[in-house]
Amino acid sequence: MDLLSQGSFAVLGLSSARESALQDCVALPCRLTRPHSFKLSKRISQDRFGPRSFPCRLEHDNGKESRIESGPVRSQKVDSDGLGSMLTTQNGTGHLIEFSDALHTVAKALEEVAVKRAHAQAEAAQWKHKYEMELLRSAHLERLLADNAALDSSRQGYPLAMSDVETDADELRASNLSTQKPPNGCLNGSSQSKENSSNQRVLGYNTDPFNNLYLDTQLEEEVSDKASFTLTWDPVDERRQRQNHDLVSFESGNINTEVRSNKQITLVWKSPPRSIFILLKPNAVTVQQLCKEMVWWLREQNVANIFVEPRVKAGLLKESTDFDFIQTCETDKQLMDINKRVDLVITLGGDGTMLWAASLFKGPMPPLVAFSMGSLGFMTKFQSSLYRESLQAIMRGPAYITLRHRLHCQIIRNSSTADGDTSSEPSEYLVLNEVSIDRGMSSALSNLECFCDGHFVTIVQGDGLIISSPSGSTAYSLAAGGSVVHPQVPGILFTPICPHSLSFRPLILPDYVTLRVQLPLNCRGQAWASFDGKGRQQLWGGDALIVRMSEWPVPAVCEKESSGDFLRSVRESLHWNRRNIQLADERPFYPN
Ligand SMILES: NC(=O)c1ccc[n+]([C@@H]2O[C@H](COP(=O)([O-])OP(=O)(O)OC[C@H]3O[C@@H](n4cnc5c(N)ncnc54)[C@H](O)[C@@H]3O)[C@@H](O)[C@H]2O)c1
Ligand SMILES: Nc1ncnc2c1ncn2[C@@H]1O[C@H](COP(=O)(O)OP(=O)(O)OP(=O)(O)O)[C@@H](O)[C@H]1O
Repeated sequence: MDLLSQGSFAVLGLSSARESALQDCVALPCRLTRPHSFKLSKRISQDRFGPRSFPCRLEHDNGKESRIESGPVRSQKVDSDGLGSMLTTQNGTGHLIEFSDALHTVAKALEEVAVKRAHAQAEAAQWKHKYEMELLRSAHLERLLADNAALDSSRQGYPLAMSDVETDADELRASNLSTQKPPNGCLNGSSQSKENSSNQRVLGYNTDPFNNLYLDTQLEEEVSDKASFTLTWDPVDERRQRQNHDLVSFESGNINTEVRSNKQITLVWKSPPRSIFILLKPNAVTVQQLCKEMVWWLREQNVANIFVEPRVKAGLLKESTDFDFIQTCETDKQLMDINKRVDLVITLGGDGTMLWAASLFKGPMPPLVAFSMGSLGFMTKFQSSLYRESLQAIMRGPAYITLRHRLHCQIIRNSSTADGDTSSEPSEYLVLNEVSIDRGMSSALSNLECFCDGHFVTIVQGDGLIISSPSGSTAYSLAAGGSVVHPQVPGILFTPICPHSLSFRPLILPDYVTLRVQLPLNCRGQAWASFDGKGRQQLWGGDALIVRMSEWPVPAVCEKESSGDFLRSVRESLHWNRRNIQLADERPFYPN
């Protein structure tokens, strides 16, 4: 019977004209069947069946129903895909037991079917996803091949008219200058490649036909040697093939959610990444070893520019002068401009190294690949032993991206109360995890006045407060009792640290709000602000900290895809809900 494979039913009518008989017959199967498989509802059906007849109906969730049994002494086979059960009624109480047995069997069968179906559905979804990724990849490659073929033919026989060239140069200039506000559903990488090197053609990527010769000098300085890419949101509503990022529409008087915000974001390179910045956890020999290997391998892959930090370059050069092709950022100015020169960032270390990498990019940040060489590795999902395969796939694209939102934090000093010179300390930070305000060495209760978009929220009296991004929800905020939030959920977490109150629950606020935490002028204790666990600064009475969502997220490349990576980390790194599985019920079935 087809309806058995549908998984969920309600037994609606075990009826009798007599109320007492009805109670009996309803009570018995109710006790013996599994409550999560069946819902029993009392519904008195027609009198005509008499006291010993128990017709019942199995009803689909969708409202269709099917009669299993009717009449006083009859049996009927219920069969579905090899799963079956015999329902038999007899005179006396025996029929009730058999009926309950039968229901129990059906319940078990349904449960098995439901489990198998869920597995099959999950597997099918995975295959569909792989297929779609493959389609995307081959479409992209085809497009690139076609572009290259067109380019070849134009080079060979059809010299470009100057007007064509100028138009293209204008478009290029416009596209470079308009990268800060991308169109809905599609973010463009920050610039076009300046050089047209041979390796681009070897890998089959689109090359810039004009060698960017027509960019003006100023633009040339800004653009330098960057690869370009697009970020697209998978359309959720495939029927409409919408690529936009609108959340809500208002059509013919009805407000409806058009496209959900939590979508997979895909990175597609338009030209291959040519400049890679490798960041290493300090004081780790295995990390340095891997860095050396990786540098040579990247060179073999025709990566033109490899950057490391000055201390790493010094270490490599000490070992061999063969490493003199490696570049570094010697000055603060070069470091400030690093985003303009780097296509991809690689971190070798733990979560702290990823936080460190993010802290170096005080504006837009290129895609980041984090190899796990730390102890916890919540955000570092790539296995270092598989770096060749992983990097090859990422540099070829497409790859899924988690846009990890950062918080912009600004300290506003009350000059009249500042106790010490803070002018040399930065007043603005971009944090990937959180900003925390604690009571430092003071043993007095902290006293923090909090406002959200100018509205008073509360006064934190306790050890302090954590204002966290969704990515930071699994770090300090988690330790303080905050909720675990998927990194793509747009929000700001407001988590107190050891509040001296029974009712101070953590909050999650929308991403568009601006928070202000202020120290009262007459506060007793101290307050210290830390930014991703670093850059501690003391705050005095009247000082304020302003926190809002930054427009510069960290685009972290996913190992599989955003939710899969996150849930694996929650389970494997945090051991979330780890508990021995309860043994299955092995007792024989004894009805009362
Ligand atoms: N009580 C606490 O749990 C506590 C106290 C202070 C700082 N921290 C966290 O440490 C972070 C700094 O990290 P670090 O490596 O530079 O310092 P660290 O070396 O002290 O390591 C802190 C630990 O937190 C883990 N971690 C960092 N970010 C994470 C994230 N987003 N999700 C899950 N785990 C994460 C790291 O893997 C590491 O094991 C801070 O941003 C803060 O969130 C936590
Ligand atoms: N390139 C870097 N320069 C300076 N400090 C760094 C750098 N990379 C990492 N750190 C710092 O080194 C510390 C340890 O790094 P990391 O957290 O990556 O290693 P771990 O503690 O072994 O790994 P995990 O975070 O998985 O436990 C962190 O505090 C981090 O801020």
